Amino acid sequence: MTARPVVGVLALQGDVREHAAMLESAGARAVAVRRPEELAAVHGLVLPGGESTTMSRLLDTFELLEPLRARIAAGMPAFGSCAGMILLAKQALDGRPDQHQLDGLDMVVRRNAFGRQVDSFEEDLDFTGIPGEPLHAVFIRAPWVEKIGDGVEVLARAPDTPSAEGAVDRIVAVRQQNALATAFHPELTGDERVHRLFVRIVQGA
Ligand SMILES: NC(=O)CC[C@H](N)C(=O)O
Repeated sequence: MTARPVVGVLALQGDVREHAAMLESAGARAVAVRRPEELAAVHGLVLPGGESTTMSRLLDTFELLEPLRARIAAGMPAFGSCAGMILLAKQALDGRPDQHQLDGLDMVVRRNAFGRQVDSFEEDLDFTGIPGEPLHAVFIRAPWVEKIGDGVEVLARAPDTPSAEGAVDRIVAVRQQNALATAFHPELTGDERVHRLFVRIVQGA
């Protein structure tokens, strides 16, 4: 693997430019991916935040669904934030019945989960593998992870989220081999540490 890997950003919808800028400052060459040929040329892919149901439909329109599933199944590093996390999951609750799942992470997510309490919020989180200052996390109509399989490592939790059973910690960042996902938007804070972690995953793949 080259020192400066080529990392795509799925550019169908969502906050593509912010991810591309963060990837560039984290040491990758960032390229937009809209076509199967472009997907074939990248070493890893970011699935940005936006609207997962819309992105799911556009994956059909742009004939990217099957090529993307195939590359993820073959171990291509993938990082999904927010809507991208939802797409990467095996299953999404509160999604549309025809919404596609890429099955890159053995987990069940719940769409717009925090939205029942509050649409958007910010929180400082401890993040496994990112030493130093806590990570400032921006949540926008974010999902949380409701269930994970054995192979999935929890990297961060949002503490004290209200629930019927009292305050609970909700899983908001996970990794399974080369697949990374955050319920929040690390591309919006100017802190490159999550993108650096992903670039290291790409370099190691
Ligand atoms: N900021 C986001 O990416 C929000 C995700 C959106 N609520 C969805 O379900 O796709």
